Amino acid sequence: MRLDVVTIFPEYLAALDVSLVGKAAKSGLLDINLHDLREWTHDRHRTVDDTPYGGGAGMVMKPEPWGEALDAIAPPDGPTQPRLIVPTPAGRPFTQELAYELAAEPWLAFACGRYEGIDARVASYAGERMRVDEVSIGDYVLNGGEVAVLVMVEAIARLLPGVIGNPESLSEESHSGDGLLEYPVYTKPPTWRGHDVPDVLLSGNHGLIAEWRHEESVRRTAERRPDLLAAWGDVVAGKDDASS
Ligand SMILES: CN1CCC[C@H](Cn2ccc3ccc(-c4n[nH]c(N)c4C#N)cc32)C1
Repeated sequence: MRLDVVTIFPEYLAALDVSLVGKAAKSGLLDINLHDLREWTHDRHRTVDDTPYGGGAGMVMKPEPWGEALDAIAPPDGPTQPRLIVPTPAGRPFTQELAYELAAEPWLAFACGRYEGIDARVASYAGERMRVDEVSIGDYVLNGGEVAVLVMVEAIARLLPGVIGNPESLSEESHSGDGLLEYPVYTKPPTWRGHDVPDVLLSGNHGLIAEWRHEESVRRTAERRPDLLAAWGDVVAGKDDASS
C-alpha cells in the first residue's frame, strides 16, 4: 500500500517511522511519503492560509497550494488515482469497518488541514478524479488533521497481512469479531500487590476460560458501551441486515 500525507507539519508524522507502522514501511508493506504543503507555495512567506469569505474567526487554508500538491502527487493524467482522506470534525465517523475498507485500497492520500480547515473547493476539485472521504476520528475538536492521520494509519496498517505477528488477535479485539469489547487480560505474577489473577485463568480449563472471557466482554460492553450491546443483541437474535 502506498500512503501519501500532505501537511504543514511533516515532523508531526515522524511517529509513522516507529513501531509496527515503521517496520511495515521498512519491510516494503507500506510506502509512506510525507509532503510539506509549503513546497507548493511561491511567495517569500510561503503562505498557505487567508481570511475566510463571509467573515468569521480564524483563517482558511488556500486552495492553490493544495491543488498543486495533489496534481504533483497524483497527476491528473496518471494511470491510477489515490483515495483521498480528509480528516475533519465534520466528517463521517472513522470506524473499524472503515479501517478494514481502507486497508483494501492500494493507494491512500491524506490531507492534513490546519487553521479552520481547507477551502472546500479542494475536495470538490479532487473529487473530479478520485474518491474523497471526509472523516472524523471522534466527537471532539483537535487543532489539525495530523493526529487523526496517525490514528487512521495505525488502525489501517495493523490490518494489512504481515504487519502484526498474530492475525488471530484481530478477531478477538474490541470493535471487531463479535462486536463486544475485549475481555480483561493478565500475565505473571499470579499475585501482585494484593491483587490476584482470576482463578479461572489459572485453571487450564479452556472451556471455562472461554466462558469467563465472553461473560467479561458482555459485562464490560453493558457497562461502557450499551449502544454496542444493543447492536450485538440484534445480530445474535438474527435481526442483522440480512433480515431487514
Ligand atoms: C475551531 N476549529 C473548528 C474546525 C476544525 C479546526 C481545527 N482543524 C483544522 C483541520 C482539522 C482536521 C481535523 C480536525 C479534527 N478535530 N476533531 C476531529 N475528530 C478531527 C478529525 N479527524 C480538526 C481540524 C478548529
